[in-house]
Amino acid sequence: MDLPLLDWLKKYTFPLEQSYSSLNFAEKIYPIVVNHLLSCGTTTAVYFATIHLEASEFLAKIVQLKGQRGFIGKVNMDRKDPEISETYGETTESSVKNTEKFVEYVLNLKHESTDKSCLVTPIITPRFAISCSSELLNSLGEIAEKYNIPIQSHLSENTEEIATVSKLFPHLANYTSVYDHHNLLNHRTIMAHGVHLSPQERKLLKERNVGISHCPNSNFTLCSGVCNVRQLLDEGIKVGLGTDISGGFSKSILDSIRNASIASRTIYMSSKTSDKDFPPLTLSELTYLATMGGAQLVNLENVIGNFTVGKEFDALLIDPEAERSPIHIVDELDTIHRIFEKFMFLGDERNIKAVFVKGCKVSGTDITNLETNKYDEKLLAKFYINYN
Ligand SMILES: Nc1nc2[nH]cnc2c(=O)[nH]1
Repeated sequence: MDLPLLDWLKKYTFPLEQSYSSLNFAEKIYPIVVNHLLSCGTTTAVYFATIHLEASEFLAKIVQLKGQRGFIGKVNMDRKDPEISETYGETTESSVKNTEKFVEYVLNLKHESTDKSCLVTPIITPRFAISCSSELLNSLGEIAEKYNIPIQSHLSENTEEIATVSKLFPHLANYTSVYDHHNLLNHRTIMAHGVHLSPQERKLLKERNVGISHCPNSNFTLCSGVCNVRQLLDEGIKVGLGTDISGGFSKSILDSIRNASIASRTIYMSSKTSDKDFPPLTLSELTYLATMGGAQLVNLENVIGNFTVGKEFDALLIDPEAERSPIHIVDELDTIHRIFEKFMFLGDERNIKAVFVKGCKVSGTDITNLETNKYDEKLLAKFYINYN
């Protein structure tokens, strides 16, 4: 938590990621990561693995075995810039070759899966423009097109990063154009952050129908800046929420919801006196970002994201009165709406009794003895309608 993005990557992130050259290390850590995410209610996750083929394949396998919906990216980085990293990286040739191998491995997991329950998809993952050569970015665009698969990267997170990108790609208009120039922007692209986008960049993102993963905890922790989500939404850009572990220190989307709320209030306070203000995100909007917003980013808005009849059942069973619950319910005062709000701002894993993905319980405690009629079903239905 002591350094800005580029120094943080060099000092902490790249050395840690290098540990995943050992499959043993990946086998020890990844199952814990996936378990943690499921227990805090992440039914769909988009992962940046590392540059290592075997470890990335292992992550995909674990996500599949544990029943999570997952978009898994083998990270690509062939530019060993002494300012950023002299040791952690790959050659262009091995990056391209291993990416194709990885994509085929993950697609085969789907084909081999007998019960059709494999919910894992490969995602093309150039780390960011700074760590990739033009040749590599071009090849990654071609692979994404060949296999018709999504793309993710980082965009416009920190001002020093933006300046470095413009030095490396002086002939291109801005950071967003670098990805566009290499055919990496389309409706299946997710860009993390987008904190410092210019109006021209936002226009391009909208035209290409790219989604932004808003990771406010990370943006605060690395002092990257505050993303104006209201402005992105007003301009018709898709936004979902991310944790950006470990740029952000929390693994929970509930934390991301809370930090998104604070970020939007920060923007509001500094915009109030100017010509255009940006009102804070409401609870409904925050709920949307954490559910349908995310579903839109991964192009699954017709499959998951809310409880419309016909969609697949990805859901959390919340017990606001669980043992050691951080929420206190006052029967005389707390409507279902207030209980929901308390959960969103105060709740945690102790309240998440069970997690379902495509109708299967993938995490949680025994729910056979639940008091199912504790909350009036009509109230729950009304509540659901209000939030959709
Ligand atoms: N937050 C964050 N930004 C990045 N930009 C390039 N790599 C990273 C990363 O690992 N985390």
